[in-house]
Amino acid sequence: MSRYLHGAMINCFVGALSLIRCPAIMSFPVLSQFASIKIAATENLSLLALALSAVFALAWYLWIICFRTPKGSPPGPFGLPIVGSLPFLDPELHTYFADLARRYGPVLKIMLGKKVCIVVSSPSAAREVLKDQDTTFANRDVPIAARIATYGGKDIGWNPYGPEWRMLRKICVLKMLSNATLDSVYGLRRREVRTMVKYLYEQAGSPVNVGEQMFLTILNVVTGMIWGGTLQGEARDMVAAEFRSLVSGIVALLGKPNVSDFFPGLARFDLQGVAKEMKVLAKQLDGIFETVIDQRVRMEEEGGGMRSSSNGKDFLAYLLKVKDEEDFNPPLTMAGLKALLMDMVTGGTDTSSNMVEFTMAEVMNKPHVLARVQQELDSVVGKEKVVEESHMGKLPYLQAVIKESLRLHPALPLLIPHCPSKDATIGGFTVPKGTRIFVNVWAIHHDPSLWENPSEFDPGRFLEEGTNKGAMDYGGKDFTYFPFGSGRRICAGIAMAERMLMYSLATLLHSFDWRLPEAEKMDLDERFSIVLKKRIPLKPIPTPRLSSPALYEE
Ligand code: HEM
Repeated sequence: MSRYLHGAMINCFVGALSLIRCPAIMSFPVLSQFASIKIAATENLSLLALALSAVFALAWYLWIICFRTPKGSPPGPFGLPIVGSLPFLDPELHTYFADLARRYGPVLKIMLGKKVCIVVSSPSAAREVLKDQDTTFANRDVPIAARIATYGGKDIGWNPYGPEWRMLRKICVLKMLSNATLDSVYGLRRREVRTMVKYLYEQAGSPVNVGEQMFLTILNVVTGMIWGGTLQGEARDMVAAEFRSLVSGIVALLGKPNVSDFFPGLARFDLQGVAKEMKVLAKQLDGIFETVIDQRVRMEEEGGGMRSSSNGKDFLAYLLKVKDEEDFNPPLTMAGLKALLMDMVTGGTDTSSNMVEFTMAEVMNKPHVLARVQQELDSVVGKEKVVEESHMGKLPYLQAVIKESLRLHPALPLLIPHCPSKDATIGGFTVPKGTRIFVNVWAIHHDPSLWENPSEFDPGRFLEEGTNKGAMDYGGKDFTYFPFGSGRRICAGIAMAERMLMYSLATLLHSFDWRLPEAEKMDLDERFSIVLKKRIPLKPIPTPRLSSPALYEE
């Protein structure tokens, strides 16, 4: 963004100068003499014009600051007239905002074009937004890209707080993401994780892309829950491959600052082409949903072998059954149905697979942590058996490892932007209706006044007895630690995420030893794009460590 605007301004300026020095004009002797005089005069005039514009802009700017800033507005960087702080934005928004908070305090205001944004970076301010005034701040400020991707903001994540959001969230939580449903589809998770283990066993001795493998595994689990056996064999593999690039593309566009969002008047020009790109991706994804839905409807009509899956196990069958039903108020429309599919597929896959990747990298980087995790797994599971989900309750150290990883690298470091439905206050400062609120959970998780050695990966801190850390969980009650958010808009998929993270990591670390290729150093840097990613994908080498090859065949 900043590069774009800088580039545009510099291009205009350089373009004007180069016109005066055009070689075609300079090649005529008379014209060139005339041009030289003209150049001097024009340059003087240009300088004068430039100086006058600067004085005018400064005066206008000072007038705005002195007379137009609402009383009680939070402090923050002044930025430039019209564009605000857009030219200075660092693409790593979470660390950039954390730096600003050190300068301006835990509630700061930043203007991005015409958009007023407030960044909240302390537990007490986060509590005001997510708990004390939860209902007021439960709306979303929907970027254009998200609106296109979610059938007009019809999904759970971007729907405004109201009856439709409540209905969609209830359907998902009850029918797909509840503990009871998750228990009933353990077989599916097991099958997908064992398939991944088998693949890794075949790759033993060569580098493997852990994030990619985890993405496919989680995607197969999620789509398996949604449309069960609707797609088989080759069709299933093709859809999985297509999905990864689609989801990555969609998430990247969602995280890209878009001029159209900051200057609504320019939206129709789509200057960065974000809307155009998103339309292409959304259309492709919609094509996949259409194919699966058609297939599912045909199966139902033919009364084929899939009937059994309508008994609550196949989410799509349930959704099609309740679509347009009068009992539902508001009714579930086809757009709402597809938007739900979209949420489940994009919301769960990238977040969870990135977290597995970060956790593996942090654990590999601390050999004593890896040794302790494996020791725990060996004593609970043993090297003669494979990990099962029933072991999870007996692995407190692994649980602490995952909590620590979510502290250091919260998957959505600024949550999904919240938005007040009416004028409100945070920390005593005025926050107008419609403001974009960034809750910087990353900054809170890295605050040295809340966490000792905050940059250090130290799972032991979550096991300390007699401290509040030992009791911390993912429920969002403690505003020093809330990687899944808090309040009404807290993540809808915590139970599923927790199961997938624990079971996958336990299996990966129990089944294999892991090392980096010779001469490679571990890189733990992050890259922001609404979802936090590893800057460099982790590609370690697995070495089997269980007692028998048969344990990799299941
Ligand atoms: C490690 C994995 C995950 C993490 C760290 C995570 C974190 C989050 C966070 C921070 C939010 C935003 C909360 C807010 O804005 O206040 C969120 C929202 C959401 N998440 Fe997750 N999530 C994960 C996995 C999942 C999974 C597996 C699913 C479902 C399959 C899911 C579904 C959703 C949905 C639907 C929302 C929107 C909730 C709403 O606006 O009402 N997430 N998640």
